[in-house]
Amino acid sequence: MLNHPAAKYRPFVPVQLSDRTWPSKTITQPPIWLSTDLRDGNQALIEPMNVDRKLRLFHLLVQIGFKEIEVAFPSASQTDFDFVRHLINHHLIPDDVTIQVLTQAREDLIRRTFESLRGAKRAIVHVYNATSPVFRRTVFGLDRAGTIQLATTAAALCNQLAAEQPETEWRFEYSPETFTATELNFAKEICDAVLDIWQPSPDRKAIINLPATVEVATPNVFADQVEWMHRHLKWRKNVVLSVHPHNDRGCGTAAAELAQMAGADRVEGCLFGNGERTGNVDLVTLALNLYTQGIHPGLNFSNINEVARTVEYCNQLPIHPRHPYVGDLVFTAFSGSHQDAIKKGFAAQAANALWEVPYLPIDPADLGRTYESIIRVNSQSGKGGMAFLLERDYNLVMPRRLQIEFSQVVQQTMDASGKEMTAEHLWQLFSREYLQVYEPFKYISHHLSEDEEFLGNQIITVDLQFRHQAITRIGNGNGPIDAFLQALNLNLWVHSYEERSMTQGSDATAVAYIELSGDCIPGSLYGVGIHSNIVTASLLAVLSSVNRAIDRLDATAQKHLFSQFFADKQ
Ligand SMILES: CC(=O)SCCNC(=O)CCNC(=O)[C@H](O)C(C)(C)COP(=O)(O)OP(=O)(O)OC[C@H]1O[C@@H](n2cnc3c(N)ncnc32)[C@H](O)[C@@H]1OP(=O)(O)O
Ligand SMILES: CC(C)C(=O)C(=O)O
Ligand SMILES: [Mg+2]
Repeated sequence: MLNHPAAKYRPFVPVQLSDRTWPSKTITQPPIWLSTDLRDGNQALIEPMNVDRKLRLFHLLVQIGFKEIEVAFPSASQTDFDFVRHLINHHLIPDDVTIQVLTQAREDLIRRTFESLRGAKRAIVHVYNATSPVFRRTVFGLDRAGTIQLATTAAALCNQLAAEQPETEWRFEYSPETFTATELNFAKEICDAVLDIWQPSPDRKAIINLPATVEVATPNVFADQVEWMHRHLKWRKNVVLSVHPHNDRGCGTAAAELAQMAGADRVEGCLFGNGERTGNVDLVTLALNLYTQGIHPGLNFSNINEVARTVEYCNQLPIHPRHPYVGDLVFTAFSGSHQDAIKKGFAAQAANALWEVPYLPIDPADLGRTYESIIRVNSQSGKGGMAFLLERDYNLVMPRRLQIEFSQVVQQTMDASGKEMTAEHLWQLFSREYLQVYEPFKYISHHLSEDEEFLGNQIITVDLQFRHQAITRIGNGNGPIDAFLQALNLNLWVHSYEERSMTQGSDATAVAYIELSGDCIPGSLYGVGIHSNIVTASLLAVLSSVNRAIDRLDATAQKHLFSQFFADKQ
């Protein structure tokens, strides 16, 4: 078994924290958000952003409502340095926004970082070094004491350089990079040592940021690690405890949420989860998850499509169509039972203050998304979906049994084509099936009069074409439909009848649905008529049903029916 790939890996070490409290906590308020799109997101791009693209993204982040934005790694490149200078020189940082920059714990880089911030009103300097055993051994060649020395030297230099630039209101952040792979007691030791140098106070708190630089365990383990730090950090009261999850195991969102339950006050991440490898935690998902719990995230995604298009432009990376909340397909249901439930949910929603539409965790309208794409019809769809589209786009509210009947027609068409059906396609199919059926009987005109012999009865005189040949029939019944059925004399009876108006006002259009049974109709069959005159709509509906029924008969049965039809009237 030694050749098996699994033999190359070690299980992650659980945290000894039997009295953990986070599992019974709930999130009741948003964290402090820090967008690192312009730093961690940027360093993960095939082509890092130029100043123009960075500016566009910065403005977007401000517009969304971020109050802390990591804008650059100024010592990394002239572009990043110039970008920070541009923001400061052109007074582009709103008064309520604090920019943050990242630097390694190296003297030259820290000096250059402070230089980039000259003249800033407020800034957070974020210093990091990796702390896990592999990094200590392999990257730095340092023992624990040496690693602490690296961090504290950098922390002291920050104090000194900040004092030299007193025009800026400074805050400091320290990250034990690779925290999740670091022994907890060592993570605490190095953070405490840095905080001892910074001496944070209640009105000048330091930020301790715990990164899942690489996500190496299940989110509950991360939560345990965060709770352990939350309970053991020496300066906890004067510390903003931040987390910085990455998404290597696909659990970045869960990790960030559990970490907040475990004591984290702040979350660093990127829009739509851009960032190194599988990305940083997705701040949009985190924020909108809060929305669905009745908590305002303090960020504005009321036009999420605009945010998505700008981010795609700046990052030059597409957003997946199934990405939570924003993906093109996430508010779309193709499958029949989902569509049915959504349709019913929408109908019930009107009277409801709380959002309770099945399969839609959030109201798309809250994100500036429309209801148009919610239901789309393909071979996985049922009657609910096509009924929803025809009602939404054509005001056609079908009786339930007609939905079932028509969905079989839709299904056959779809099985043959294998393609999605738009509302327009459905309408064309519906028209062909129910409205444009003029053979063998075509309606031309009718006249109604009262029956003087039988009070309340009506006499109908109806002009038709039978296979293009003009005929006139007269019938007598207790209403126009009954009279018309008598006139046709095909031994038909009405199974169900419904009429509705499709439009309002003086030019209103009515739709009549009639379900007929009879000698020539085994079971029952629908017919539909649309006309501004409701009687005409009903007669059209009768002929629609009759013609559809005749079309289903074989030639012998048709011949028999027609000879009977004409013989009776001879
Ligand atoms: C998890 C994260 O996202 S961390 C942020 C990572 N982001 C980036 O690296 C993007 C920007 N970085 C850069 O442009 C470059 O790395 C620079 C300009 C910062 C530094 O470049 P260079 O000086 O050429 O160093 P390089 O990138 O090769 O870094 C390796 C050196 O830095 C040291 N180093 C790495 N991280 C740190 C740290 N946090 N603190 C102190 N030293 C560090 C390494 O030990 C190594 O030292 P050595 O050359 O003595 O062996
Ligand atoms: C610099 C740190 C915070 C980082 O990006 C990481 O560890 O992922
Ligand atoms: Mg990172």
